[in-house]
Amino acid sequence: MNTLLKFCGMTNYEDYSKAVDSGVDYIGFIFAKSKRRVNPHDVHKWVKGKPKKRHQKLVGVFVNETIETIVEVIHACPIQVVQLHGLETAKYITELKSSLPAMKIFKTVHHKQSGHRELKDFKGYVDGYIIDTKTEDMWGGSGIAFNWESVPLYTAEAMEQGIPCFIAGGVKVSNIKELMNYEPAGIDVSSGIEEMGMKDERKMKQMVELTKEKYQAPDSLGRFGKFGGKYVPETLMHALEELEDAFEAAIADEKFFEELHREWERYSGRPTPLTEAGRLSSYLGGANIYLKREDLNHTGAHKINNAIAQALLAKRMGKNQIIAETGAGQHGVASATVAARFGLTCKVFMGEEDMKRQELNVFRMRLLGAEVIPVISGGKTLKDATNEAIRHWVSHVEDTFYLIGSAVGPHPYPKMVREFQSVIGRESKEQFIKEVGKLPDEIIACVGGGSNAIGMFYPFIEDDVSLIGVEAAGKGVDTNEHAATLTKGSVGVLHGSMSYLLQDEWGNIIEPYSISAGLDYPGIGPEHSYLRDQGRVTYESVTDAEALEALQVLCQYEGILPAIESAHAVAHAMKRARELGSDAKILVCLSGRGDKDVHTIQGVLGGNEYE
Ligand SMILES: O=C(O)c1ccccc1NCC(=O)[C@H](O)[C@H](O)COP(=O)(O)O
Repeated sequence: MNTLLKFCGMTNYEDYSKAVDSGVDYIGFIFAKSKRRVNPHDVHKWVKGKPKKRHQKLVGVFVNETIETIVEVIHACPIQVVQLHGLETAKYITELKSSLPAMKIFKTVHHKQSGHRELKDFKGYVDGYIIDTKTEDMWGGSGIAFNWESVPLYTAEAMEQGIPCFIAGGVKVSNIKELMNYEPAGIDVSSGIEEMGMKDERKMKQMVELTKEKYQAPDSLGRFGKFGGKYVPETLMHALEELEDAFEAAIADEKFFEELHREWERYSGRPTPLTEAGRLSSYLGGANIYLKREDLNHTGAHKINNAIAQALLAKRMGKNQIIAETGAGQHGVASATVAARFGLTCKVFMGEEDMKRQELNVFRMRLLGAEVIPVISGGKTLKDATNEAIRHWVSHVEDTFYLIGSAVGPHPYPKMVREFQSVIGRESKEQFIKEVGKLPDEIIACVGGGSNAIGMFYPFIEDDVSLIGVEAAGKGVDTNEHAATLTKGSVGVLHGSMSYLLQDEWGNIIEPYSISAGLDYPGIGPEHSYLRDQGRVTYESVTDAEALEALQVLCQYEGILPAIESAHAVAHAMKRARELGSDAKILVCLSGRGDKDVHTIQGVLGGNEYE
């Protein structure tokens, strides 16, 4: 589990700059009486000179200050969190919030016997706690530790309130591991990273290393262990390198993210809600199920998250033509949509078989101005559409951006799609902690290529949460008609990367089958293969029949019609809810809505049962 880390008391540009480079989560400046006190105009200059990293937050520390002074400081420098380190009350915080409504507030509580009870006074008023040592003459920064046996009590109360609690006071490189045995959500250090009054780069780095169990895949070659990589014709190597450079530059650029978030919010409707499936959970009589409602995105599925981001990247790279492959039509619709939104031309490659199954989506893409190109090779499904899209890209690489819709393909696509879809997991984490007060016990998502699943799982990868991907078992994994790549496949290369595949002994691809067009892909994103072999994620499979049953149950108990893809995740969640006790919480990624599938469902179930 990752521990949040805050470095406090930066007094000059060099120290602030070292803190930024260390990758620490929070960087603090003291605006109270102290040897570390700084002037907000200096802080403004330092931050302008060296922008913080995207995930970092700047904290201003105040002690019993007037609200007017805090407001003045906040207007003079870019602080995201106000830390109140004195005797401020809930009433004072309410007044402060009315002057600074968007500001996050951390309240320091100085440790004393039963100090954890004091946290209750601030419930609902603050966004985080610091527990620190108070000495006779110092409010903080004393370098003196309190008795850490009380840490679990503070942590439990803060967890209950759904916010982090940082432990401060006398933390050093030599004792931080001891503190971590008490499992604090966060740690705050000032003296412990100092050497002769200056912050020490080596100590900062050591602290970051000691608190972060870093998951660091892919490597610089785009490999997740032995999986991933770039198995492409020479003609595409340059295009992939150019794409990787553009992607890395974009994700380091706050402006790119500002625009992306604006589009996600104002065009697609993010954040999507977290819905407690109360009636479904009571019906099952076990764990509580929560649904992350990606079905409520514009165009009806998670695919738009990535499509918007890649289209913005295409524009940034000056490429005005996008191509895409599609199976269920969701990614094709998302690509056609963003092409219209950003004034790009769009060609969508789609297997003829899928075009029949998803007739309405084909019409919809054309309505949006895209050209839908039927693919008649192979099984005429997603694999063949992807082959054709790659072929087209090879001969139009100069002005064409290939907008891949899942976490598959050569590097950097799996990493890029993960980055853009991780908004699902990030939002879910925040919403879950806020609503439930803790992380879910299990998270379940369906896996075809694996983009909704990796987007949901990635932000939880270092947390103590079970992650379960659900593949399509079609008519059963012991028949020849399934798409259970991880359950039944073997390692090989497809569409530019190494992963598990459905293939025969000579390496020929076996045509997959699933009732859901979005899951019948013979490969899987390389990161899923890696996570399976590492044992970090468990992969299960669900048949067509089980998925259809779950779809009907969700319709009838929650009034939600899921995509057949997402119904696979719901089916497995229903199984697990019955197995787990009523204390357990399951989060399901409801990746898309089922309107596109009504025709297929009607074909299987007949039309009369529900009259
Ligand atoms: O650090 C200060 O000088 C200070 C002065 C007045 C109020 C708060 C102050 N520091 C607050 C912090 O967040 C420190 O990181 C925290 O007290 C831990 O300090 P240390 O024991 O030196 O690690």
